[in-house]
Amino acid sequence: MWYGRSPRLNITKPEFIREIFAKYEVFTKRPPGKKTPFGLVMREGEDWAKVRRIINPAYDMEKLKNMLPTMEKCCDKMIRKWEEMVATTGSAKVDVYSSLNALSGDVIAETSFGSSYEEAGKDTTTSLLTWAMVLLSEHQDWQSKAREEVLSRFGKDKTPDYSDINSLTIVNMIINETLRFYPPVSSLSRIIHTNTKLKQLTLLNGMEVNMPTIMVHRDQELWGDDANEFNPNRFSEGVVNATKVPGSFIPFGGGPRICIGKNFALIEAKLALTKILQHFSFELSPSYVHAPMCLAAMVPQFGAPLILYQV
Ligand code: HEM
Repeated sequence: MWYGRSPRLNITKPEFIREIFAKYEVFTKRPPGKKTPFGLVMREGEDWAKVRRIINPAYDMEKLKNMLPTMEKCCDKMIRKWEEMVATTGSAKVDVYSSLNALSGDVIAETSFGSSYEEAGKDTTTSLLTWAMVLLSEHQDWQSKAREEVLSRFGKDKTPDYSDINSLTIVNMIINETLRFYPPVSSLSRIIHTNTKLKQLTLLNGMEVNMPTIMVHRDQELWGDDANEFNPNRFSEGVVNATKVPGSFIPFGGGPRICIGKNFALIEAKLALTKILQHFSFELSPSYVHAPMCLAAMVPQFGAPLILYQV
């Protein structure tokens, strides 16, 4: 047994990461600290399995479909607020990070996912939507392509339904590339409680295994020479064909402890982005400072001031 601070090993090879995810009983999460909200995220063993079984049905597709109208209502509230700000002069400077944070909070509260263990869902979805808007501000060509897709399918006023949302291709590619480029959960950590083997490595009781998602997502050996560029095209043939090695795209983790809110988050993100593109074009404000910072999720330290224009 190690004493003091756990020795930490960084693992970035997808084949190792897949094994760690699969052996979730050997590679467990850290035991909850005093201030950790007591929820599914930090539970372990039988206790985790029991709670996950209980809450799994709440996240099935049929239930998510029923939540769509509530998500739409919350998005409309944000869009109306932005429209009021833009109304007088046709444009306005808005810190979209705080607006999107309020939106994600509303959605979780209104869809009754608001218990303490789902707090993680708020910060991560906010992070995804904020970086998507920042990246589309920096890559106006992709912003135009996404808006063309949305307007050609739904015009300016139709609210997309569940199958509409799933049929979007450009928007979907942009969401995936945003999750690759700025993974909201930028690294994952596990503790081992018994000497164990990980392929050819021998790991000792008490060691911490760290999986820096962001490094895996930017690895040129896995993603090609343009790994450090924003290029949604890499997802044009789906996630499986976007990389050379399976398991290189892990924004939601993997194995039995994969994010339970994945589909919930993706629906919310695609719906919100669609509505935003229907109503506004946007660019970075000169006051935007690029400073990604890891709190509960990766967020822009000084917010995301963008200039919004009416479409
Ligand atoms: C873009 C949005 C999101 C991202 C990137 C994300 C990412 C993740 C990741 C990486 C994990 C696994 C952590 C680990 O293995 O250590 C996780 C777990 C989890 N997520 Fe998410 N998440 C998102 C949205 C949500 C939402 C919307 C909810 C709830 C409504 C949610 C609830 C949870 C819960 C409860 C767990 C723990 C699951 C378990 O341990 O069995 N997440 N999430």
